[in-house]
Amino acid sequence: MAALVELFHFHSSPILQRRSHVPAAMAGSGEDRRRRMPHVLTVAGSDSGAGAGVQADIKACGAAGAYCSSVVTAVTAQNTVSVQGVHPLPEDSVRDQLRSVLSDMAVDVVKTGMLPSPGVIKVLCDSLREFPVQALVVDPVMVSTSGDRLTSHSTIAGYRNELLPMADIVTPNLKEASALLGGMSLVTVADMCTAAKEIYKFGPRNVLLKGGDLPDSSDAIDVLFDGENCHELRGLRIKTRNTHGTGCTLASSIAAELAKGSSILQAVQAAKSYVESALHYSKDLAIGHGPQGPFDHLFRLKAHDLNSDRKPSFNANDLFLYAVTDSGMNKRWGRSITEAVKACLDGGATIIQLREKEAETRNFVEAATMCLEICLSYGVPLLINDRVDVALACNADGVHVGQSDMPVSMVRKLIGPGKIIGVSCKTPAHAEKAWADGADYIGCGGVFPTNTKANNLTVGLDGLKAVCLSSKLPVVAIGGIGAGNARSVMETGVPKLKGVAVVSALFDRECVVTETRRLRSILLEVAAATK
Ligand SMILES: Cc1ncc(COP(=O)(O)OP(=O)(O)O)c(N)n1
Ligand SMILES: Cc1ncsc1CCOP(=O)(O)O
Ligand SMILES: [Mg+2]
Repeated sequence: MAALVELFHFHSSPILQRRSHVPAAMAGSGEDRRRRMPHVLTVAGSDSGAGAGVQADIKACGAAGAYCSSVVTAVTAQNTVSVQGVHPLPEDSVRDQLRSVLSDMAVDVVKTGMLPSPGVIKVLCDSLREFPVQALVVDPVMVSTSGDRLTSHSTIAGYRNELLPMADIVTPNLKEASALLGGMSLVTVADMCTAAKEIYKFGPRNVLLKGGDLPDSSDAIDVLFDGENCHELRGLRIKTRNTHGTGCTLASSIAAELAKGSSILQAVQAAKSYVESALHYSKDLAIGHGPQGPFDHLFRLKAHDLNSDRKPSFNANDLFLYAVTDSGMNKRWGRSITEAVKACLDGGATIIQLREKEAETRNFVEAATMCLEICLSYGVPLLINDRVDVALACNADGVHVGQSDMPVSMVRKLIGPGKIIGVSCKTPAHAEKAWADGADYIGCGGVFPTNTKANNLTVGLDGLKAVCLSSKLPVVAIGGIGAGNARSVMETGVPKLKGVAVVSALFDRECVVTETRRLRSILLEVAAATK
């Protein structure tokens, strides 16, 4: 699986070695205790349409919680149709701007976009030698997303010989990679890995080759070569015309995450999931009449607005021991749903989900109403799997939905702001979207193989960790978890992981109370040891 990668692998650059890294927001000396913000400086061209270039960089960094200063290298006249003009600024002006910012403002990470001449590249490299920063992110802008060439051939040599050796990460798309490699043809993921390795030889510590334009692929596949491994990073291909500025945005978002203290891989994953969400939210946006529109970098402000009137009644610690019922198992062991629910409550379950795939609606509503009474008397929330109608009918505490069930935003509209919504997530992109849509928690799995849910992809402990590290919502792990392996799940110690959700290890057993108690005591032991 693409995510089977080492999470904390970060080859530091010579620039980085010259300045020790304290996450900017935490830095503060005895003399100056003012709050610092992670700071990215973008060195790029201005886009009059504001979908790409400096304008996109500032918005992307702002969305990631970083400050973004700007050195403008060129002024372009462009819109959603094409680039109508490029007016490079004099090298002296670029030098002056760089000096102004770098000499005063404690920049953490420099991100480059359009560098219109070898002279500007030289000015930048000299400035970086004079004012070292923690990391350099190079987006080798050579061709705009609309296909217009933005820089001369002679500049490519400047990238290869001067800038790339100083870069911590370079983020070419297929055309740019091909241009850097003298026209190499790139049509498969294997070609991309070969190209990334070749570009690595120019000196950058990491190469992220973006495969968005790869033919015949339903996924958006990027490859990250870190000098040792070529990681395939898969994302969703969002169908939209509003993709102008995705390259600038991705690179700026990576820079912002690095400025916040992330490793390269964490930064790339967070940036990819941010871009994916932004594209998704902006897919119907109508700005301009051309074939390629911009997207809304600040969509989270709206997502937040939509959910800001909510007073969630949900306590994330309730996810500690999450019991999920199964009608087939209850039938096999001759129990009613209510008996099963009462038994796991007696054993110490902290939240219950009724997952009754075969129940008829009338029976389901009736059973859910009785279970709700029981759960109320234990002070434990009761959620309904999939069935928003059943949750509404019995006034349950919430609903759990998966990626192919009703969308979270719709569920929220139906069940209102005070109810709990859980959503199944397998990737950081799912987790980002769950948060933006107004979910309360994430169920991540199957962590281990299970017979309880057919055709369910296993994400493993690595997949669980990746989701937890990127998630803003609390997470419960699910899938193949029981007394034998719950410890290994909770000992991952990842932030946001609040507990385990279990079906067969509780309900496909003779005594539900005993099994729930056994699991609970294991979870309590891990919690006590990691306090
Ligand atoms: C806590 C929790 N996490 C994940 C799931 C799976 O939900 P979904 O992907 O919708 O699959 P089904 O359960 O509907 O088969 C869950 N139920 N609970
Ligand atoms: C519902 C669900 N979602 C992901 S795995 C899974 C099944 C979990 O069941 P079990 O705990 O028996 O493995
Ligand atoms: Mg479902």
